[in-house]
Amino acid sequence: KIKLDYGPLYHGKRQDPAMKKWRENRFGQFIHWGLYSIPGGVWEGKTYGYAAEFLKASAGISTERWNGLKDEFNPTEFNGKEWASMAKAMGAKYVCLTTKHHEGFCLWPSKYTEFDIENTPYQKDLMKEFVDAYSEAGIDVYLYYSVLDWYHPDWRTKLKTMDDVEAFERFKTFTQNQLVELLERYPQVKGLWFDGTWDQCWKDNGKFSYELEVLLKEKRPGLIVNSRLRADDFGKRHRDSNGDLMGDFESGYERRLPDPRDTSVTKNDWECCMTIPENQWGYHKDWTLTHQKNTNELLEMLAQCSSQGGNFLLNFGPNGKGVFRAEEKRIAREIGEWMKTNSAAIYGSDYAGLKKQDWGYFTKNTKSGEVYMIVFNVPISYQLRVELPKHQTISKANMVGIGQELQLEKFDSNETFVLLPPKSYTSPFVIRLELKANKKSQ
Ligand SMILES: C[C@@H]1N[C@@H](c2nc3ccccc3[nH]2)[C@H](O)[C@@H]1O
Repeated sequence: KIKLDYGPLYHGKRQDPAMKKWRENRFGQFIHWGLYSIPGGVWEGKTYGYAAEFLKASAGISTERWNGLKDEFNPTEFNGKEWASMAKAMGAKYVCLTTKHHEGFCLWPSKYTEFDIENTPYQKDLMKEFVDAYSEAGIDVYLYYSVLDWYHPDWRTKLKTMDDVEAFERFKTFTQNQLVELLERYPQVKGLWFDGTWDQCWKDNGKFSYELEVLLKEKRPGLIVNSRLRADDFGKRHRDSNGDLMGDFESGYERRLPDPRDTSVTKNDWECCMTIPENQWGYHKDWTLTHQKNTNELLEMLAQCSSQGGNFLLNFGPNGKGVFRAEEKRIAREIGEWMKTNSAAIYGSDYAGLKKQDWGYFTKNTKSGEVYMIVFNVPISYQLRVELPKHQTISKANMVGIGQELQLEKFDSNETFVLLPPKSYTSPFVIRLELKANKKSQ
């Protein structure tokens, strides 16, 4: 092992109540909302297909012109309670809102910058309304914060000169001040989701990122931070120079999932953040430009994450007025419909320790010990293979919802077929397994 002064604060999975709740949540709503939500990927009549939150770069817009968008930010249709009830109906147990994205615009009234909501036509404390509404709906609130800041004069991608080093020292102080300010302003917040920490400037500041994690966790005991906050002594990110995870959960899965058969990911807590279009985090006016994931596609990702002991954070991008698009409202409703019947297989679930099969995913409820099969691909044979450890056998299999008991065919001491009634299955479904000790194996 390489000796590190600025590696992880601890090893293994946190078992405190705050982290256990994070783990039980399993399904969250990501919300990207900022100045980029106003133009929505269209500038001077031209549509830019790249991610809408990068429009400044993709359309070559001057900093002055872009920053002028703050004078148009007036989300008069924003209603925190409506947003929270849509998330509640979808079945999201936590939410993560962008407080400041790479553009540097702050959704909260910050003492440390003029580039914030206070200097827009919108005069209410939007973030307080947001945090209060979601908290009252019983949804845990997390805040996204981009270290990368295109607006701030002291931001440096890499530190080449002494001027750069001095500027970045000021930038580090600014960053720390803003983060402490967020925790003080919004005491309900459960955690911070860091982004924009891939540049050399941050890799050269592993010590600072370590001390920042310590400081923030002292300010807010139980605080949860993602792996993107940290760099170690040698500039390694997410995992230190010994391969150990830094931060409380691995958050490198951005618009991608691990291989469904990869059991190594179960060693740490982790989360996949996902867009509904191929690559749009902020609101984009034209979703027809790329593939839009449908509800069953998204449910399969949620099921896969749970089956491998990870969380699924699904992104929504409201427009500049604070309104979600019709496709997002429909998908939220459809996911919520499915969760009404099947959420027992998701909430409080974890890796079941069973061999992945082609028909779908196993999950295990950590409290009840019940094992679930979440089926997406019904085989032509209508036989769902289950391979159990020698000492276990299935005593019962029931469809969740309708409750129907399914026939079992045990044709090998550790293999069983769960037999599906031969009919058409047009929606993913869940089977609850009851397992018992296998006497024969004595
Ligand atoms: C969680 C996601 N991370 C941001 C992001 N910035 C990037 C810069 C370069 C390559 C990929 C990126 N993803 C996206 O804008 C979104 O906020």
